[in-house]
Amino acid sequence: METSGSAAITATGLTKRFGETVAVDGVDLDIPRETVYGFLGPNGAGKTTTIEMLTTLTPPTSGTARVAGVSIENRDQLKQHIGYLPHDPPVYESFTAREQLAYAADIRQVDPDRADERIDAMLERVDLLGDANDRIGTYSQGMRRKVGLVQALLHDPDVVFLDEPTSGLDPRSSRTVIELINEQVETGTTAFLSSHILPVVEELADTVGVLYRGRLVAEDSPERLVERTEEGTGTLEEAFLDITTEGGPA
Ligand SMILES: Nc1ncnc2c1ncn2[C@@H]1O[C@H](COP(=O)(O)OP(=O)(O)OP(=O)(O)O)[C@@H](O)[C@H]1O
Repeated sequence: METSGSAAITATGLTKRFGETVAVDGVDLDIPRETVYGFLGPNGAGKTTTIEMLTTLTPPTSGTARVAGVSIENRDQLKQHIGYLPHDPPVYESFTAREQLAYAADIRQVDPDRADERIDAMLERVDLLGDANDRIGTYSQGMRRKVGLVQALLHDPDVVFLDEPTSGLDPRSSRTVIELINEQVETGTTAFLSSHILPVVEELADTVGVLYRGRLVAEDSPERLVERTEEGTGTLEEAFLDITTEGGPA
């Protein structure tokens, strides 16, 4: 695989406008491989738009980025290296989970000899093996989320983009998903994690970036962001509220 130094994601001046709206405004990123980057921001801050640019789903208005060493202009090459769990996972209602994942494995060119075994192991991990032959149309939101997560990780991507991976999951499933993400990172994947569930971000992220009105206004380890709170002993939530309060510290 083509690589550029040790960075999993680099971006320079990444900007997206929708008419008068500047959704993402000159974002620079330099995210090392095999780390978890927590991407925070209030509703409408530009997180999804940033992820859509980094996953080639929408082109930037200006700026450049490379993911896993591949330019975001090179969609066909890049998509083999990335996984994406969006807000609404792309699944066919009429497929069973097993059919959906076999289809995804085929598209992502997972070795056919390995695919079935990997699908079963991951379904078992997220406690979906018993439901694997039921149609996704009958699944709960949490079950869909888990299928979407397995689909995003199935091909061992170099970089995985996760939008609210634990949203709607029960505590045990949430814990399993956190462990799964940690293990995936230990085996070489970089995770770009967008979530409003701050304890999960605090637990997983090596670095947290806070987007506010399209701009990256803070970037540091969770511990260092917490040190910036009034008493220096707060939570990531307090740090987030300070950073994203109008006129507050940036
Ligand atoms: N296709 C679009 N056309 C016009 N405006 C858009 C489009 N997509 C996003 N926007 C605008 O861009 C801004 C950023 O939206 P985005 O969805 O990236 O935010 P977000 O940080 O992901 O929010 P949330 O936490 O609510 O999911 C918002 O003002 C939104 O209205």
